[in-house]
Amino acid sequence: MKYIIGIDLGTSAVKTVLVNTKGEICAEASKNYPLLHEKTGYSEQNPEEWIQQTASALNELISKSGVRPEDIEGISYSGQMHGLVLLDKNHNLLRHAILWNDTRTTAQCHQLYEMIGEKRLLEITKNQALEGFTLPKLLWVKEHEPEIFDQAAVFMLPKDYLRFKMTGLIHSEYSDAAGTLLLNVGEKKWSEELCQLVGIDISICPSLVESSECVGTINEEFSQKTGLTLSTKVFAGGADNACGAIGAGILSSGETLCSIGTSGVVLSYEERNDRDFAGKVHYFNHGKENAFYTMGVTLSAGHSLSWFRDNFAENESFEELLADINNVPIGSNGLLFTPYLVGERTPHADATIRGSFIGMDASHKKRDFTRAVIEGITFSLNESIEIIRENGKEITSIVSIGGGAKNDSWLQIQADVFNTKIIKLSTEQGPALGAAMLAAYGCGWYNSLEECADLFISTSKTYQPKLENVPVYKQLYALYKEVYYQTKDLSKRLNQFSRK
Ligand SMILES: Nc1ncnc2c1ncn2[C@@H]1O[C@H](COP(=O)(O)OP(=O)(O)O)[C@@H](O)[C@H]1O
Ligand SMILES: O=C(CO)[C@@H](O)[C@H](O)COP(=O)(O)O
Repeated sequence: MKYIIGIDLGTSAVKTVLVNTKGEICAEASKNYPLLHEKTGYSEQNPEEWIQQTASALNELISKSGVRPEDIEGISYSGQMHGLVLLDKNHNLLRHAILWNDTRTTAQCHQLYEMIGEKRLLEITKNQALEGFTLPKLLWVKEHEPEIFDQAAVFMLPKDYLRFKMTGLIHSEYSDAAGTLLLNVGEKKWSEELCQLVGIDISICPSLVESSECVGTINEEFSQKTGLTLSTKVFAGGADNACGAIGAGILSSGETLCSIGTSGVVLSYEERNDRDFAGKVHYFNHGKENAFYTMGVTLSAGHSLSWFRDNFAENESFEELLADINNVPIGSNGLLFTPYLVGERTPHADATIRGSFIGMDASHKKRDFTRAVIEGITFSLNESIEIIRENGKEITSIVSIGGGAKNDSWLQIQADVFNTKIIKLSTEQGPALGAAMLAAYGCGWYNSLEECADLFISTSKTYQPKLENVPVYKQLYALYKEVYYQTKDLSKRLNQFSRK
C-alpha cells in the first residue's frame, strides 16, 4: 500500500495526516506552538517553532502508523495565510513572522490606497487593503525596521517557508500568493505595477507554481530529522482555506463552505476570474487549477469561544462548556455577543472595533453567555453568507468544518441562522486532508481532484433548518447587525485605554 501525508500549518498547531490510496486516514499527529502578542494588535510566531513541531509531528505520525517511510510517496501542505516571513540573501530568517491576525498595519493600508488608488488595487488584486494581508506587513517592516527590510532577499508565506526547510527550494503557489495583495489574481502573476508603485523590488517575490505541482523531494537534513526518505515527492500545497475547500469537496460552482477554526470563514467556489464583488469579500485563486473562490472572514470565530473558555471556564473542555446551551432559549435570554476581539474583516474591515456583550442582566448565568458567544459567531458568519447571496449566489447547502463543526447543537444553530442545510463530514481534518489530496492527485493516483474527492470525502450527518427557529434568528440577526454601528465610535474612543 502507498501513502501520502498532508500537513496543515495552522495558527495554533501543526496537524499532520497519513492517508492511503483508498482515502483512509491511517494516522494523525498534531503539535502546538505559541502565539506571541508583544503589544496590543501584534501577533507573531517564531518560524523555527513551525519547523521543530512539524518534524516532531511527522516523527510521531510515522512511528504511530507503523508504515515504511519508503511507502510514503508524496507530501503536501496547507498553511495559515498571509503571514510574512522574511529571509536574507543566505536564506536565514530576519525576524519573527507577522501573522494574518496582526492588526498593526492600519496606516500602511491607508498608504496603499494613496499610492495605488482603491479602484486600481481592486482591479489588480480583486481585494481590499486589509491589515491581515502580507503587503501592508512588508510596508510596515520597511517603515519601522528599515535595517531588516534592507537585508530582505525574499519574502515567504508560512507553509512555503516550511516547504523550503524540507526541500531547500523556494516557491510560492497561487492560492497563498493571492492573499499577499501583490498578485494579479486574474492573470496569475506577481504585479510589476504594484511592486513599482509601492517601492518593492519584485525579485523578493518567490517563483509561482500550481498547488499540485511537484517542486522537489525531501532534503537530507529533514530526512534525518523525521525518517522520511529522500525520494518522497513534495507538492506545493495551498492556502489553508483553499485546502479546507478541497478537503470538503468544494470543487464546483454553487458549493459553499463554513469553516470555524481560530478564524471563521465562509467560502464559495467561483469558476470565473472576472466577477465584481467590489472587495466586500475576498476573491482568491483556488488550489484547483484556474479556479477561484470568494470568502468572508470573521477574525475571532473559534477564538471567541476559546477566549471565553480560557477566561471564564478554565478547567472545562469545549464539550463541557457547550453541554448546557440547549437549555438556554434562542437569543440567550436577551444577551447578544459580537466577536470583535481583535477587530473584524467581513463585512466591517475595521481593526479598532472591539467585542461586546449587550443586554446583560442579573439573571444571566454562564450558560447564557456561552450560548450568546456561539450565536454571535454564527451571526457574524451569516453576514458573509448574506453578501455572497446578495451577489447572486444561490446557497442551498453548506459544508461545515473545523473545530466548530464538532458540536451538534452548534451545527443546528448554523442551519437555523444560515437558513440552509448543513453538511457535516466524516473527517474534521479539512485543510490537512485537502493538502493530502493535492499530494495524491500530484502523485497521479487520480485523474482529477474531483475523482479524489469522491473517494476521500463522505458525509456523516446533515442538519436541516428548523422552520420555527428561522424567523426568531432573523429578528435577532437584525439586532446583532446594529451593534457594530452602535459600538464603532465607542470602541475607537476606548482604544486609548487598551493595553499598549
Ligand atoms: N468540541 C468542540 N465543540 C465546539 N467547538 C470546538 C470544539 N473543539 C474546538 N472547538 C472550536 O474550534 C476552535 C479550534 O478549531 P481548529 O479548526 O482546530 O483551529 P485552527 O485550525 O484555527 O487552529 C477552538 O478555538 C474552538 O472554538
Ligand atoms: O486570514 C485568514 C484567511 O484570510 C485565516 O483563515 C488564516 O488563514 C488562518 O486560519 P486558521 O488558523 O484560523 O484556520
